[in-house]
Amino acid sequence: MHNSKLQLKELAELPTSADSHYEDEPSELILDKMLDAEPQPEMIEGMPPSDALTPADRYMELFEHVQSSRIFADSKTFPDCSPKMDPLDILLLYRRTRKKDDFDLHAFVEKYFWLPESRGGEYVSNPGDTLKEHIDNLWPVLTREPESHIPWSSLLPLPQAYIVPGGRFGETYYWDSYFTMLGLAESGRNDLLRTMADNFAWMIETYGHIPNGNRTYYLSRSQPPVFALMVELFEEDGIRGARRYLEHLLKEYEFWMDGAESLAPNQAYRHVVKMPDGVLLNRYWDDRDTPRDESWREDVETAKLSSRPVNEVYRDLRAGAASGWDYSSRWLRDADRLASIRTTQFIPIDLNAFLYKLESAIANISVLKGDRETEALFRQKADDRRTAVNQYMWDEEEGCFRDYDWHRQQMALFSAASVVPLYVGLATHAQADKLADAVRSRLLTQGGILATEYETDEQWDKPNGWAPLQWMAIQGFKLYGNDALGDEIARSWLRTVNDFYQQHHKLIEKYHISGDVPRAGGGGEYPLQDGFGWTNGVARRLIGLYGEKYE
Ligand SMILES: OC[C@H]1O[C@H](O[C@H]2O[C@H](CO)[C@@H](O)[C@H](O)[C@H]2O)[C@H](O)[C@@H](O)[C@@H]1O
Repeated sequence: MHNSKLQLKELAELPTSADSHYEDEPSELILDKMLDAEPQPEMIEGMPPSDALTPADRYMELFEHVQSSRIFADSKTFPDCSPKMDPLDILLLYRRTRKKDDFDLHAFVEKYFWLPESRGGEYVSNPGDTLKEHIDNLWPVLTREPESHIPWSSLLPLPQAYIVPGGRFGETYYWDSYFTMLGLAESGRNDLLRTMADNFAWMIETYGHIPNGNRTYYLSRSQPPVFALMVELFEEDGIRGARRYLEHLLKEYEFWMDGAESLAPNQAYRHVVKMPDGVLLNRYWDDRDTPRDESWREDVETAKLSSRPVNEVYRDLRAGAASGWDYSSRWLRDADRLASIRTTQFIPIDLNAFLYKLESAIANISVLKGDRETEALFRQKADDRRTAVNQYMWDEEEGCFRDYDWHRQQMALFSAASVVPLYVGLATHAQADKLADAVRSRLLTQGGILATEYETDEQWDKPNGWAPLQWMAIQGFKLYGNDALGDEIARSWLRTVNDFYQQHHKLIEKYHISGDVPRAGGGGEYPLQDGFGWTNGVARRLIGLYGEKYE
């Protein structure tokens, strides 16, 4: 890791090209500063450490100029570019030259940055391959080995090999990885299961949590906490070794519960909300409240459509990205208006179910290690959370779990996230039976289960179906003895993925599953992506369980 010659605060104070003395030649003062500045300590109060600066932090008005000029169709392209020299020097060069009549922003960027490689995009599938062969052949294409880090790039180097989703997503993603690992295990790639889990453990040690992905601009948030499920997968798939991750699970738990001890009822801090009766539940959060680097233009435009303070809108957009459901009517006050987003005011059913799993896993592994005290403590935490989930998020009348809107003190929308309590074993059999009726009548289609029953322009809504939701529904219902529904979802989803594969010779990020024939999913803020890590992972696992005809 490196130190910028000048730190962020100092950089903000440098003159811009609007200062006339700096228009034509660099001031001696600045050059002296650049040359003489000693490496600074990693952290200035209130500032991120220099190696965690995001592209927006580093390039300041150059970043905003590039993002607002739309020189790249995808807002994620520029944040993923690597600088060819010290970012501070690039910024100074920009300030010197941008007012010149012949200044060409695109040419400037191409001169001083390497554009992100599109690795894997050139892969041509063999139309004769079965679905299973296609997925097995893709693992090497989607694998990234640890390699030397380009200085100042937004990519955070990881110590071991990992799988990326594909397309514009050329880095590891936290919750995607769990669903990808299901397929890797089925393909006999236990080596990757181990290296990926070790990478996440390393991130917990290094950053104190698992970031959304291994980019500096993802460090301020996490994603659905599924590390405990990864660890459990080790045991189920015979790799063993869950015990060695206990400290990491405990540290991840601290991240999610930070600040809980000092909250009064009806207060929230970061990820924790203390309910009126004093019980603790969790919400999604991001420590920053600026536009996301990778969706800067989109966020600025969304905030303009809201009458709320822009930093509140940015925070809620970022928290929505942390949820993995970016975006969905789940987080919106008006189901079809993204500007009405209120993610931080919702207590999500899936997040609390995943944290129940984390608490239970810590208790279970503590027993293995003979630590009865920790076991009892975390068993109690899991029990308390289950009681709170039932109190605030179980809708007896409609027979389903729902998010809870803690500002309005009422239940929110029903969605496929409702199956997560089954997947982690939090629900009762009676609840599972009722939920089966709700899922059958409100979410099930011929192609699998919909994300929600509300048709919007967002990607985590009807008409889209997503692989992780299918998997958790299939296994969740089967865990409660409802093989009929689990099998039906599994076969429907496999048919969706295979029919699309037979026609287009690829797997994709999400599918339109409302009609008779599966189509490419749509909606949201970026074009549909091919690849695709978790779709491959879930399909490969299901082929092992159901799919002789796809082998
Ligand atoms: O660039 C916009 C957003 O893209 C990511 O979200 C989507 O892709 C992820 C990778 O497959 C997936 O984990 C997530 O569920 C998708 O909605 C990213 O995670 C966001 O942080 C980012 O802002």
